[in-house]
Amino acid sequence: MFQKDLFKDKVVLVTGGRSGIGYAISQMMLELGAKVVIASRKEDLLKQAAEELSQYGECSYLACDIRESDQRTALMEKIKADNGRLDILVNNAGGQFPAPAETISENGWDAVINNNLNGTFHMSSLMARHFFIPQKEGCIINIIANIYRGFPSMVHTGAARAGVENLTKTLAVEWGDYNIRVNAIAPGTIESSGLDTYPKPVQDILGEARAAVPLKRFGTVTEIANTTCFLASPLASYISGVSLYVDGAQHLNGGDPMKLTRLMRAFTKSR
Ligand SMILES: CCCCCCCCC/C=C/C(=O)SCCNC(=O)CCNC(=O)[C@H](O)C(C)(C)COP(=O)(O)OP(=O)(O)OC[C@H]1O[C@@H](n2cnc3c(N)ncnc32)[C@H](O)[C@@H]1OP(=O)(O)O
Ligand SMILES: NC(=O)C1=CN([C@@H]2O[C@H](COP(=O)(O)OP(=O)(O)OC[C@H]3O[C@@H](n4cnc5c(N)ncnc54)[C@H](OP(=O)(O)O)[C@@H]3O)[C@@H](O)[C@H]2O)C=CC1
Repeated sequence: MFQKDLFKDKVVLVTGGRSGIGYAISQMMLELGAKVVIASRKEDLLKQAAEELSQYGECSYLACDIRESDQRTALMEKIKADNGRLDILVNNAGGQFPAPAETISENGWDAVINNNLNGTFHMSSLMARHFFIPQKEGCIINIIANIYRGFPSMVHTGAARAGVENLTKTLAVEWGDYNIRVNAIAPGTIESSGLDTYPKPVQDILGEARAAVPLKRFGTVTEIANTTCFLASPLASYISGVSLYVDGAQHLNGGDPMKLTRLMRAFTKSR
């Protein structure tokens, strides 16, 4: 769909690039000529993904928990040593667990906020200071979620992603001085490896949830990769500070938002 050498010679970091949405983004960027670095916690799976992705282009990896300062720094240093620059950062790593708000422990809250909000900000700040600001050019894309009507059954991630949506706007304004564009993508429910990590109550309502999306289906990882490549490309050269919902209009009408919370309450009691 895109011009074949759209990202020729561009260096791209995709956090969480070993699976699901991040893998699809990495593959598409590689196919369009980019050099891609993927990073996530599970080194074996990361290495395997980098080896597979290498069939599409130059892909390297480093194990990194985005919540850990020393690991983020090691990743920045590797990119500097290997490539001397970074052009595009895709903050895709993230995750959470469904739980009614009243059951979430302090540690559970902190783990999700650290992952999705703090990890995203610190990674962006580090890469901006070392690459984008001195280069006077850069592009950041934050993968968030559909938080339009809150996020019943996942209050922690709703709050974290709302934080990222807002920091996307602030950084787009502040870092406009350095010619850095900052945007977010809010995927609806996407058929990906991520969905397999959810417990039975989620699996039980997936059919109903799919039918409730105005476009009557969930999204695909390719659709999120397409949007990422569009926003990272010169086609979007005047777009900054936006959150683009890629969700088949699910944020406007996606069925009963409390259904999962009620099922999770019953599920938690029954265990
Ligand atoms: C419309 C309908 C469509 C259905 C809905 C579909 C939703 C679609 C939208 C989103 C889809 C996706 O994001 S798909 C991507 C999903 N993929 C993932 O989420 C995978 C990554 N997730 C994670 O790594 C974890 O969830 C995360 C918590 C962030 C990682 O944290 P850690 O490894 O640090 O976690 P731990 O050390 O194990 O635990 C830290 C604390 O969190 C608590 N905790 C961890 N998991 C818990 C759990 N399942 N239930 C309760 N509490 C939990 C622990 O008990 C600890 O608290 P104490 O016990 O008090 O110490
Ligand atoms: N699928 C969906 O419906 C939706 C997904 N999203 C978001 O999109 C992103 C990708 O999700 P998806 O591909 O579906 O799910 P996956 O679970 O397949 O992807 C999550 C990725 O993030 C990595 N990761 C998680 N925590 C960390 C961390 N602390 N440090 C580094 N890497 C981390 C994981 O690798 P590892 O385990 O090796 O660390 C994994 O590669 C996530 O942020 C997700 O929340 C948003 C809305 C909907």
